[in-house]
Amino acid sequence: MSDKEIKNKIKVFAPATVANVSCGFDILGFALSNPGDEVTLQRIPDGKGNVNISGISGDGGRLPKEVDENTAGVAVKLYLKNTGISDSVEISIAKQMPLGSGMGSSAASAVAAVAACEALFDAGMPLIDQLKIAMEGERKACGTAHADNVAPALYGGFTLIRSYQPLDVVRLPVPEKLYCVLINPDVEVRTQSAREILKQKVSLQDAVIQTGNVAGLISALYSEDYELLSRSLQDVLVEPIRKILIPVYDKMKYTALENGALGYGISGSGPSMFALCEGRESAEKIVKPLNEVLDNVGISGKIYVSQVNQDGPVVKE
Ligand SMILES: Nc1ncnc2c1ncn2[C@@H]1O[C@H](COP(=O)(O)OP(=O)(O)OP(=O)(O)O)[C@@H](O)[C@H]1O
Ligand SMILES: N[C@@H](CCO)C(=O)O
Repeated sequence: MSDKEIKNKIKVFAPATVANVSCGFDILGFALSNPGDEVTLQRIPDGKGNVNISGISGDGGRLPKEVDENTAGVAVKLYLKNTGISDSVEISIAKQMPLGSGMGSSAASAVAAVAACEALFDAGMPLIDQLKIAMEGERKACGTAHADNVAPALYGGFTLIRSYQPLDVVRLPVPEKLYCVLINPDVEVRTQSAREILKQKVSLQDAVIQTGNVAGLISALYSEDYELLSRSLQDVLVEPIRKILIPVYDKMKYTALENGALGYGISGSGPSMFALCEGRESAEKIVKPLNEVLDNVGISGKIYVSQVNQDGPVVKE
């Protein structure tokens, strides 16, 4: 018998994430310290391998309780299938962020679920295989198995998806003084719709600008060069199209940069936006002016100030 304590119930937190990070569409992302989702799993050793969602809170009744429709359900089912575990599992989800927010809401549930499975069953599944499972949750939520939310939520920190086929994830360093301000206006944008409006072809000239910025951003993370980071936070491919879905985007961006942010962009597929700043003081300085811009147009919203979360999912109890 293993000397590890066998648990029958476990609760795991997985963080919200900022995907794309301006120039890195579908390849870059980082995790936030808060908010995040909590998923609790109860193991039932009946040899039936059934998966059931017994409760969801914080979603206003909007999330599917059907296992095959919910990213957490998809992840648990696939984990049991891939490991050959025959216990049944009851899932309960505490949503702590809005849906369709661009904060990696669907990814946080999938990652919390797969990490909770691994903590509960201890099958020794490599992170890359856990990631593939969480990506199937994303496929269910928005039609594509993009990994730039699930990878940072699972690995923690800043991640690069170097390749999708084969899947190749690189953890990037996080400069010590890097802070994120995440602005979540009370507007909903579904990832699937925000992907459908994108152009499928880009010009060579834009590709050159974008790859230069990605390379600059990655170099800046390694060298902790905040000025290079600032120059590199530019997106010529996606932001010009998607910003029309976000009220007062240009004004918000102008205000953040005027008040000292290093860069400003759309978080994931929006409507959330993020600013990166050097130091907590600089991050806190932009909160009030950004709130004023939202107030002036009568849009409510929430603003979070957070360091990059290096931990990934955390077992709560
Ligand atoms: N556990 C879950 N949490 C959140 N959304 C889920 C979950 N399970 C299924 N979904 C579905 O996923 C869709 C929301 O995913 P979507 O990718 O649009 O939002 P998001 O994850 O907040 O955005 P983004 O990926 O841009 O950060 C909704 O249709 C929702 O019903
Ligand atoms: N890279 C994805 C992230 C979605 O959160 C997109 O921009 O569609």
